[in-house]
Amino acid sequence: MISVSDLCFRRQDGAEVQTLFDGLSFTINAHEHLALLGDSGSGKTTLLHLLAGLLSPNSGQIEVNGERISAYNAQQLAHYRRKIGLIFQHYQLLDCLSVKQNILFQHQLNYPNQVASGFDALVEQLGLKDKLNKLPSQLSGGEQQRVGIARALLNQPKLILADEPTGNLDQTRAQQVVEMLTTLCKERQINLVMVTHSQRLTQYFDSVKVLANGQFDG
Ligand SMILES: Nc1ncnc2c1ncn2[C@@H]1O[C@H](COP(=O)(O)OP(=O)(O)OP(=O)(O)O)[C@@H](O)[C@H]1O
Repeated sequence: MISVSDLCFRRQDGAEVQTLFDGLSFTINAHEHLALLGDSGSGKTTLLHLLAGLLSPNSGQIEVNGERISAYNAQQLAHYRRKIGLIFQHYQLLDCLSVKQNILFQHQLNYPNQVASGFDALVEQLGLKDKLNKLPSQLSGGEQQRVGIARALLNQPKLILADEPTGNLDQTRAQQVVEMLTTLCKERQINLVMVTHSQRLTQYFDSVKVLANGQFDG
């Protein structure tokens, strides 16, 4: 469960101060899947980064699964970030590593002495079994994003934050990827927050919020 109350966040760009959120409050229930929409520049990525502990609010509280991350110091935030899954529009795979190495990379960094349980089942479910020795450049966009999903899920997170994961895919591929992502997250009871510009993709989500002027519409 995610609970955000009275969130204020400003960006300082030189002498200019931009207020993105000024008293934003909302909750996302346990296991809920939320699609986050809004015009370009409305602050969707910024909000994901606040939930990921990559940015800190100026004031207000952010609580994720009982952890009040808005009060965390840098070390606590680094530890928190290990427990969430991040999925990006541009995949952010390492080109010099194979698909298998890419999927395992983050897990091995986080937990060097632990075997990554569930690897075989995950690659099977994501249809990546026969791609494991390929390089990312040898895969289609949809396949690369499935590698990104596998990498995020391998850490067994309770929360996945996905920033326009289908922004580079055609409509058919986008629907396939989101269907896979939402199915896997439901099976594993993972909270999912996904930024998208596509109204069509919201059908796969429990709820939809539209960000405008630092607040949710409606
Ligand atoms: N690193 C940064 N430094 C200064 N301003 C930034 C930075 N990142 C984002 N911004 C500004 O913050 C505002 C919100 O940006 P954000 O990326 O959160 O919007 P968004 O809704 O995700 O947009 P898009 O749909 O285009 O990706 C924008 O006005 C943007 O220019």
